[in-house]
Amino acid sequence: MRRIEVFDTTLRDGEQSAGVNLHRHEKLEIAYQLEAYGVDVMEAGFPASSRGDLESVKEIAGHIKDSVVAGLARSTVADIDAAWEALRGAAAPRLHLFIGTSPIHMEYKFRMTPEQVLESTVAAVRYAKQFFSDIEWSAEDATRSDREFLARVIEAVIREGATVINLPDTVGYTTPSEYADLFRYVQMTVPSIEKVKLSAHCHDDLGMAVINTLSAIGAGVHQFEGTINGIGERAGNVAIEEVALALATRKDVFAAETGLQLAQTVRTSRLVSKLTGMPVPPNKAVVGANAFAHESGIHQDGVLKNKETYEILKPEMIGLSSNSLPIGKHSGRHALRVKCEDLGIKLDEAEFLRLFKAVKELTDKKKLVTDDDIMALAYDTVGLAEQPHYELQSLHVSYSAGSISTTTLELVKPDGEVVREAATGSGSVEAIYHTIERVVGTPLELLDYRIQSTTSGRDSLAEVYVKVAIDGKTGRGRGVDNDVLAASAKAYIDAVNRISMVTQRAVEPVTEA
Ligand SMILES: CC(=O)SCCNC(=O)CCNC(=O)[C@H](O)C(C)(C)COP(=O)(O)OP(=O)(O)OC[C@H]1O[C@@H](n2cnc3c(N)ncnc32)[C@H](O)[C@@H]1OP(=O)(O)O
Ligand SMILES: CC(C)C(=O)C(=O)O
Repeated sequence: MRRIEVFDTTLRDGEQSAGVNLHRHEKLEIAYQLEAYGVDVMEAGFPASSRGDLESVKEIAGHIKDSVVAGLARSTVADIDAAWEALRGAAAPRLHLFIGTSPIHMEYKFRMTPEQVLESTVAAVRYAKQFFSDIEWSAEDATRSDREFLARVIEAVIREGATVINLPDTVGYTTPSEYADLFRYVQMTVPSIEKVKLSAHCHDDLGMAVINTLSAIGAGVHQFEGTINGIGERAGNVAIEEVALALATRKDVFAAETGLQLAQTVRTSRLVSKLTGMPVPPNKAVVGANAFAHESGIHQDGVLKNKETYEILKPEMIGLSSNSLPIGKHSGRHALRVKCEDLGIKLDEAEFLRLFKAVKELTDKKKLVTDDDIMALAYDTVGLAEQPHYELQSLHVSYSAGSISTTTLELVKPDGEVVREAATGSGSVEAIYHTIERVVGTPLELLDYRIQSTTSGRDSLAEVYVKVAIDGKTGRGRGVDNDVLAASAKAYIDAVNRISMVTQRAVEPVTEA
């Protein structure tokens, strides 16, 4: 079995998904879970893009011990300096340096000749090598680049000390055979290729990210890059869990395996989904809610007789087995602490006590609190207190069929002032959102609204996900409550808080390009 390294870029390319803005504490939470999942490398961010991202990468670099921590940089001195500032404290830092090598990128984006691109990226690797021993070099848009030129640049950057060569399918354009052929071409024509590891990085614009990645693995790459749940720029990156389970299930075909703790798959997927506000489609491979649901009679009959008639994956393999410790009205702190450990939820003492209070309140309304309820509450109660934010204090909604709805609410503003406001709407949610808009004092546009229950049953918690735009900036928000309207209000406020956070970050650039 060949061991394939997993390079996770959920916190960088994944965060480039439209409308996803993670708080710093959420990024650290995901980083811990990625470490537990066993990723070999995690790309923690793009330090030069903002002071906030630099600080977040620095924080992750300071805490993660078992995975290499990488930071992205353009081929500029300022970007490399920012990456070094962020990563110098990491146990195993990696610089991820990139430059576009396709004719369209060089001519229109950089307005540079191929020779100028070659010179500037060689100079960047040379400069970076003073600080970083581990340098991954990426040829952005490699799959639309001229192969001879690509081979020349690769040889040049290896001579300067690059340790990993990544050939991304940046726009999701390539096909399985073409991508494998590109790696074979590079293996055959670049004299120093034996000195480095090769890496694949696929996007899903044409739905071919998984098959292209597997094809690259078949062609001998040492590492593949992807994100949890396949989130990422445009149609997303390859979903790590899909590639990992394909390798684990079809060892006979691929003869390759990852070092991932596959039993952490579901937990990692749920955490990323909750914190990014990007729901996993029910029919998604491996982690979708329906992935193990057999609906039709003939299938059910087969599964009852022998699961293998219709199941090629075992639920336990990806961590779907149900945990036996029930949490209810009479559970105490010890049981909840053990449950948090089981679920991989890391909280400081104050956060844990807030969660305990929220769980107790829920048990007044619900007999048995499920693992999903606890995860939803945990990620709703942690972290926000760190930075100034809007917070819902009270909510009153008046509704009668055939008439307009009215909302009165109290919001704590980021400066601590408590504001009471009222407004109407054609429905209750609209009335709530009009009221919040009045407090925030700027037009808010609701782009998407989705609601789901954490479990089945009338006493399930409601989880609301929204996408909101303020002044052309979009952000996602999540709200959890056992009342749908309160969850709706919380989700809207969460989106406002996230957009304000990004706006603050954007005015503090780290470097000039
Ligand atoms: C394929 C990928 O996913 S690459 C990663 C993409 N991720 C992101 O862009 C997210 C973070 N980005 C940002 O926050 C901003 O774009 C910043 C802070 C990095 C730069 O912002 P700005 O200085 O305003 O520049 P802007 O984004 O408008 O343009 C990018 C500039 O970088 C240059 N650039 C792009 N890639 C590279 C590279 N690899 N090496 C050197 N320069 C590059 C572009 O040519 C352009 O330069 P120009 O201003 O001289 O024309
Ligand atoms: C920076 C590179 C690796 C990238 O994200 C891409 O080309 O898609």
